Parts: sequence; structure tokens; C-alpha cells
Amino acid sequence: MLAIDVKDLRKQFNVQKNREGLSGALKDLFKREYTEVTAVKDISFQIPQGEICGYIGENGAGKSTTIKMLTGILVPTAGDLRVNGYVPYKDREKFVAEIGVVFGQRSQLWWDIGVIESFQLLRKVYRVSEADFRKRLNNLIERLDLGDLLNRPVRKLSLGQRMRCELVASLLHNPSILFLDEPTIGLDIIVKTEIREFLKDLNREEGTTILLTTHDLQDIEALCSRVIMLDDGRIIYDGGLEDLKNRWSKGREIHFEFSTQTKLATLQALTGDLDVTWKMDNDLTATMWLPHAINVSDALSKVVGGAAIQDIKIVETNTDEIVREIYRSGSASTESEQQAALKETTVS
Ligand SMILES: Nc1ncnc2c1ncn2[C@@H]1O[C@H](COP(=O)(O)OP(=O)(O)OP(=O)(O)O)[C@@H](O)[C@H]1O
Repeated sequence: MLAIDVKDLRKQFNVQKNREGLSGALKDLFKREYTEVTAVKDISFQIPQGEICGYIGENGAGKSTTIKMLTGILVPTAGDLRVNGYVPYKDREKFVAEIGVVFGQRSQLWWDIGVIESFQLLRKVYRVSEADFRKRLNNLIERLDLGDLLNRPVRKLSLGQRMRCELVASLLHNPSILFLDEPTIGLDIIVKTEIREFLKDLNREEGTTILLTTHDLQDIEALCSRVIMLDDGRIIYDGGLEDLKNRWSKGREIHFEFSTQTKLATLQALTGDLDVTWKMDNDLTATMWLPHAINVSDALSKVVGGAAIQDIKIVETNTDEIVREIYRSGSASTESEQQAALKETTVS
């Protein structure tokens, strides 16, 4: 059985329009006007059990709306969805026992009571036996290093401490699917790394399926074998992150450090027959940009004979830049793929 199966899923909101000025406000009192916002536009995807899938997109792309439909909080306007075989908004009671949810911007813990008391309340909500609860809690406490925090009120916890508690709260009933909406937002790099490691172990040891939305692409790089990219409510990419990088990255940079002063003209002359671009940072350091079509070793061999190289560093295009570029263009198809598709439509 698939963990998540979504077909032509759509969500529209009716948003009330506010007319301008006093007369507008009076008119609104008697006759309200609405506009339709389509947050999710007929998307389809399937996630097998045990996968960690990243769900990314710019602000307002429709990520949270999708997660809310998948967790039964929102009812879709159209389309089919099944999570572990259940229709989330219909089979809510049975369904919630199988999923865990963490919304990074909202808490599921009670603010004024001790963390352990929140956990106890959740144990009752999910009807977990005391023995199972203790076993699972002890395991989670140890893995997330929460021992000292259990008796503190949630409002006294730091963001990183609270987020670790949120994760425990979402896993107390041993769900097979975990939905994480921005679980690392606002956290420092140490807590982010701890959370990523914890999620990786959870997935490996217990086979938990994870759907993760995030604006931090390092979460995706650290955790996800697959990424679904959303733009204005539509899926524009569904596949591996490496594949996306290979298709979109146009080239690499080689950073050179020289032991003697070197001139831009000298470097340009050395690589004159190659389609590379040079930039001098100062007299002793320069950067060469080369497209994928040119071998790094070919480019290096041209420079080695004519300049006193002290050190080099090869830098692949960074994922943030690639993804930013895709968001900007609104399509994950490369320029050549778009041109080929355009040719095909013109011919047919
Ligand atoms: N309850 C609602 N009523 C009206 N419009 C909504 C509602 N919830 C979301 N929207 C709209 O739907 C669109 C998608 O919003 P959504 O929160 O799903 O995006 P997102 O990708 O999660 O964005 P972010 O990264 O900023 O959290 C936006 O245009 C948003 O204004």
C-alpha cells in the first residue's frame, strides 16, 4: 500500500474582498463580495512507504495547504487523496493514529504545563497504553536528549528545546507517517543537525515515511532522496535532487591561488581556445568559470604550465542558486527542454 496517493488534488478558498473607504465598508455590511484563490491546482503524486520526500516551493506556493489536506485539517475542493489507505478528512479518528504532524510555526504542546504532562495528555488522546508510552518515551528522551526538560513548562523552553519536544509529541503513538511543516525554522545549525540526524535514524530504523516542507535546502540535501517542487499551486518538478542539480547546474568554478602576482590577460591567453571566463579577485587569486562541456583536467592543464599555482578549489553550483533560478523561471524544465517542447507544439 502506498503511504500517500494524491490524484488531481485541488483546493480553492473563497476570500472576502474588502471594498475601500466608508461607503465600501457599508456596502460590505449588506453584500459581501468574494474572490476565489486556488492554492493547490490539480496536483498528483504518490509516495511509497518508507520514503523521505521534500516538498518545497516559494512562499504561497501551496505547501501548507497540501499538508493540511493530507492530515485531514482541510477538505479538498476536488480530487482524490489517500494516506495509508484512508481518506484523511473522512476517516479522521482511525487515521490520526497513523500519522504524526509537526508544524514548526505552531505548537501542539500546552504552554503552561510541564512537558511531561503534555505528553501524558497526548498519550490519552491517542489511547496509548502506559507501558508502551513509557517504553517509547524513554527511547525518544534518550535520542533527543530531553531528560532535563520534562518538568519545565513549555513556555520556558528555547525554540530548539521546544522543537525537540514537538517531535517527541508527534511520535508518542508510533505513527508510520510523519508530516513536518518547516521543522527547522529559526533553529541554529547545531539543533538543525541534531534534528536531521534524528529523522534519518527514525526513517532507517523504523521505516517511517516522512513528508517534509522546508525553505532550508540543506534539510532536503541531508534527508531527502526525492523532492517535489511546487510553484503557484502546481508541481513543476518531482524527482531526485541530484538529477535536478545535474540538469540545472550549468557549470563549475575553479578558485585559483597563485604564489606570484598573475595578470588577467595572462590567464585569458593561457585558456584562449576554451570557452571559460576569468575573474581576478586580487593579484594572487582568480576564479575560472567553466561550463560542464569542458573537462576540469583540460582546463587545469592549460593553466599549470603558465602560472605558479599554489592551491585550487573546485566549486559546483550551489543548490540554493539552482532552486532560486527554477523558482524565478517558474519551470524546472531546462531552457533546451522548453525550446524542444515549444518546437514539438509548433510542429503538431
Ligand atoms: N485559509 C485560507 N484562506 C484563504 N486563502 C488561503 C488560506 N490558506 C492559504 N491561502 C492562500 O493559499 C495560497 C497558498 O498558501 P500556503 O500557505 O499553502 O502556501 P505555502 O507554500 O505553505 O507558503 P509559506 O511557505 O509562506 O508557508 C496563498 O495564496 C495563501 O494566501
